[in-house]
Amino acid sequence: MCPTPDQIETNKEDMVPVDLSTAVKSNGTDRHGDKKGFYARPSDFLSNTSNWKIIESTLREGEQFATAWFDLETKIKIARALDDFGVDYIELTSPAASPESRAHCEAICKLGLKRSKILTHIRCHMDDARIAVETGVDGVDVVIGTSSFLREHSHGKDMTWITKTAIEVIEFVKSKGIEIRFSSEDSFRSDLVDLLSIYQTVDKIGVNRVGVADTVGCADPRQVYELVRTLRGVVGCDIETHFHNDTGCAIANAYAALEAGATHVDTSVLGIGERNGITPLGGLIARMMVADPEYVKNKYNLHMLREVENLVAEAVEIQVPFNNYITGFCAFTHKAGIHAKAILANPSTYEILNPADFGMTRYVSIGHRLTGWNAIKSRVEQLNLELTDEQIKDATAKIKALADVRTQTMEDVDTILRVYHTAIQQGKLKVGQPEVFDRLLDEHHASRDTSPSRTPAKRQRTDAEA
Ligand SMILES: CC(=O)SCCNC(=O)CCNC(=O)[C@H](O)C(C)(C)COP(=O)(O)OP(=O)(O)OC[C@H]1O[C@@H](n2cnc3c(N)ncnc32)[C@H](O)[C@@H]1OP(=O)(O)O
Ligand SMILES: O=C(O)CCC(=O)C(=O)O
Ligand SMILES: [Zn+2]
Repeated sequence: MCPTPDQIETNKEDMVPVDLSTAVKSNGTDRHGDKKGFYARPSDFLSNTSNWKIIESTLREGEQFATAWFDLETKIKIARALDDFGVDYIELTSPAASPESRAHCEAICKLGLKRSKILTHIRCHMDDARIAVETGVDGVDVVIGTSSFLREHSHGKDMTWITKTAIEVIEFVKSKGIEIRFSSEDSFRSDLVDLLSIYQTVDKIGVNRVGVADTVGCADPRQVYELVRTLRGVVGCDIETHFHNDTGCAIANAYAALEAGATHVDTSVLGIGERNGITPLGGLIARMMVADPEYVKNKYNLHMLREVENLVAEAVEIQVPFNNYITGFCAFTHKAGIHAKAILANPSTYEILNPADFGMTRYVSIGHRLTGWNAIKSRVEQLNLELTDEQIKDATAKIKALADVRTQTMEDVDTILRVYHTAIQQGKLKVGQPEVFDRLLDEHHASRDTSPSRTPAKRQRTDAEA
């Protein structure tokens, strides 16, 4: 496992590369090990985890994120990037929201995107519907709250009014020859009989999809599974789902919905939306890659994910979180010696996703007190130094001792290894002479004025590309 120099990523400080060609091969064959069936559940006849669509709502739900403000140029960039990524639908803010919202909607419809259909999201109201169908969208997503909270405090309408107006709006939109979806906002706090009854009514008059929305993020995966499975037995149309992340279940709920027969999942890039947002696009992709990698890889341009996320992060002035699915800066960084050894032997040991599938890079962090000789050996090989295993273990003991004082940068580690190697070659050092090595290292630093104590670490990590 000795990478060529061109595999060393140069724009990340303190990183050591590991051989990706081996990683890809092993990941492709045994990533799930013996438990593949446990993840995919292909036998579940209701499950759509191998056949589902994304309704990407960064330009609708995402515009409801606290710091979001998109001008047309930014919306177009995001729409084009999502289209390149391959999302099935892009949902836009209601054209009834403001004159600019309407103009943006019309402009995005005229882009002629390659793959993504354009939807807009409106209230269950004829005025909104009339404006929406004039924008050139491929479909309209209609929503109205059905829980008692929203019936009483949001719009003040009862189920009879909701049903009557929904029918009117749906028939109007259908008459324009475009897609129509009807959704019940706050579905999980709505009366089940009310819900099933209105879904059945709108299904009978020919909606393309009904929508289930966990508007306040209260649902758990079991509740989602039960509601969607029940609904699957009541309607023949597609089932769209929308999950807020207030209690951390947004991805798991989307997955449970697909297992129960839902067909569409609403996402936004980085999960941005009202409050702390909805199912993140990248997180859903990560989850679904485990369920059916081929479906996901064939359908979506996964190498685009980081670009789309960076675009949106910049537009709404946030950082991509350190622990973001797939693209977080440490999503594929392995640190502890036990992990590092196994990862270097076969990345599937500690990775369920292959970074190469997303154009990402694997790193092994080596300059810390939790390191082990196997990780150090990989760096020795990358530096083309000839040391025996016994010598590498000896040098590793020194690195660990120094890392007990402070984390060692990649430069520090390389210096230690080079000084150790030269001393061995010149016969100035033997294994098990830590005091001699200390002196040689001090002499080296003194001659170059590069004592680690005088050279503060720029970053507190020492990773190697793996
Ligand atoms: C859970 C969700 O995220 S749903 C999507 C949320 N999206 C938006 O709100 C889009 C941006 N919103 C807006 O620009 C504005 O709220 C507008 C243009 C839609 C409406 O603005 P206004 O007429 O000034 O009303 P306001 O926002 O104060 O209140 C909402 C109105 O919609 C009504 N309403 C709320 N939800 C619905 C619904 N789903 N269907 C029909 N009417 C609804 C309310 O009764 C209220 O009307 P009223 O005060 O005239 O009785
Ligand atoms: O239209 C929908 O299904 C969802 C609307 C929404 O954003 C929500 O209920 O949180
Ligand atoms: Zn929402």
